[in-house]
Amino acid sequence: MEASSNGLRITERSNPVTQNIDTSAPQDIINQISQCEQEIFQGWKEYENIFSERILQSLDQVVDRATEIITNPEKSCIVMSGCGTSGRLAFFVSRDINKFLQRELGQIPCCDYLIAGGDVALLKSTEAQEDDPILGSAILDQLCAGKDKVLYIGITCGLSAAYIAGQIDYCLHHLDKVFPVLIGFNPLNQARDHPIEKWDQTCASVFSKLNEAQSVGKAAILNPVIGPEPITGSSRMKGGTATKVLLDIIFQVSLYRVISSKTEGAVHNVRGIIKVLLELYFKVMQSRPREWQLELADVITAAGKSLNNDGHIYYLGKDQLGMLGLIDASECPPTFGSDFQDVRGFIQGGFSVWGNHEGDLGLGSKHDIDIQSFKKNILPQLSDRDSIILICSSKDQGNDIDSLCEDIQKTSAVMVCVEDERTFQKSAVIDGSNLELYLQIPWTQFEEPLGIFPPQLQKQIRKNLLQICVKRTLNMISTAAHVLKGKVYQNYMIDLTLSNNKLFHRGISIMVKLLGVTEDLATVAILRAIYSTDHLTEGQRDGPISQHIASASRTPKVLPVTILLLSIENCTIEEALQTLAKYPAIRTAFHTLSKV
Ligand SMILES: O=P(O)(O)OC[C@@]1(O)O[C@H](CO)[C@@H](O)[C@@H]1O
Repeated sequence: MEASSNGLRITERSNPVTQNIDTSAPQDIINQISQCEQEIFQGWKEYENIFSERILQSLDQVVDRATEIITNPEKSCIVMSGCGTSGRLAFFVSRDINKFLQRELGQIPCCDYLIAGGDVALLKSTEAQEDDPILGSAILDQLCAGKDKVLYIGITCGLSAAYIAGQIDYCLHHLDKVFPVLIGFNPLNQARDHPIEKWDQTCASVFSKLNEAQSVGKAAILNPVIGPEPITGSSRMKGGTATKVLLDIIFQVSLYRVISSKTEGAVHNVRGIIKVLLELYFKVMQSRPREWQLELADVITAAGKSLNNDGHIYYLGKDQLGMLGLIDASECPPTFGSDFQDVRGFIQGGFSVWGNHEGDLGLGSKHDIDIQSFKKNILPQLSDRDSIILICSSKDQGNDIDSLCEDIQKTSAVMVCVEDERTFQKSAVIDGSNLELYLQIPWTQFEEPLGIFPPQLQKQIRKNLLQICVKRTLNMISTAAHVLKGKVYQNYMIDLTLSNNKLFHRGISIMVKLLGVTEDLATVAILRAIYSTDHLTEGQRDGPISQHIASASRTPKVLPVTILLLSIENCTIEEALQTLAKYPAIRTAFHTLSKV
């Protein structure tokens, strides 16, 4: 099933637009990433895109099911599930919709989330759990107990997570009460077909059965093709944004139907409404005011400097917007091999306002997420090597973050403010050498289509659009800062952590692509780097991938070491490590050595 022109699934391919992102200036990085993002709506090549008839039909169907459950929430639920960023967005959206239901409609919350690895994965990447379909299925079974009706939405951008395949398999055995939906961004014939340890099925085989269920109206597959990611395989970027667009629209239209049925009667043109919203999101994603670009380029320069000088990027925010900072930070260690402390997020109220299943995760001050913890443990040590990004809404005046501004300004850290409207001025931010970034959305341009929605929904749609803008801005900042640190070669992540089956294989294909070696040679070199040895034992060479992953997750710089092993003749592990100590940025090490 896993067929494609160059052997790689679209979500794992390199995007031609960003091929030189590693040598580009901040302004160009912004332009290239923005250009790639347009493919979320424009589509990619001849494949089905987000406006294609089948995708719109599937959206119609999911909206029907969601409306039904929101209208009759007793003994029913909508569960969104995913791994890594996909799971974090499932949590993010379910929390947001539950709040809306309680606040605006006085209804009981009916949305829930699942994330591979449990709540700790909301904060820290724990990708190995993505490989476990049996665990995925068992957890969904627990969640469905006692429910009469469930709308299950499984998200796997690459159609590649075994955890989601296990849950879809569970749904296929319980179609009497569960309506399964799959969200992903590859054509179905590119679903991952690698063997899954201790299971007799693959993602491809399960999703193909789901397709059969879809053909008789018992399931839906939402898989518009959105093209390769700006940083190859980094599905937190376009994949994450497209996931949020689809989930937002499903809920916006369902809520519109629920609210209208109480006031004006049934909504007839559901398809038309879906299209209006898609167009609106497209317009917002296209909007890149010149001022925003220039300011963002300055912020990226500052954030890149911080990372290059062993400083940090800290996101401080409140509520949903603040949570986007946490989500962005969480993906940096696996994507760029960075330390958890390099990019961190904090929110007002910390775990007490998070609303996650497990509450305070008790991970200690090194992983705390409360702004108070930032104040106590980080503020006293801030230096000019750090960048602080405040994520504020214009409504946020008078909060913890506001009062922190003055304190931060007394330090030499760079402070940036990401805001939705230029309605108030923060002199504390503007004074001195501090940078200031306003994320301003030109609302007036988008007001017209919003007029058809009831007021409380208009507010929600605006909030959702702002979230999308903040997400893409933060993704650009952290990605570009790591690019400036030399963590990307062409548009490949060359220091990613090989912490699950998909990423292990991604590591091999990056080596094949970059160095022109065979898959076998690449695999042996990767294993040598993983086990830190020049002579692999039989157990190491032939062990299961889960064993390699467990070791890789504990070993830093596996891919940089592999690159050196493959580029220098007879290079030993010791020599590779010494070279890396001399040239910490692998891009420099690689360039230097390839000239030798
Ligand atoms: O199952 P998906 O959504 O395809 O991929 C999920 C994942 O493996 O990929 C992302 C980064 O590449 C991470 O957020 C996450 O760990």
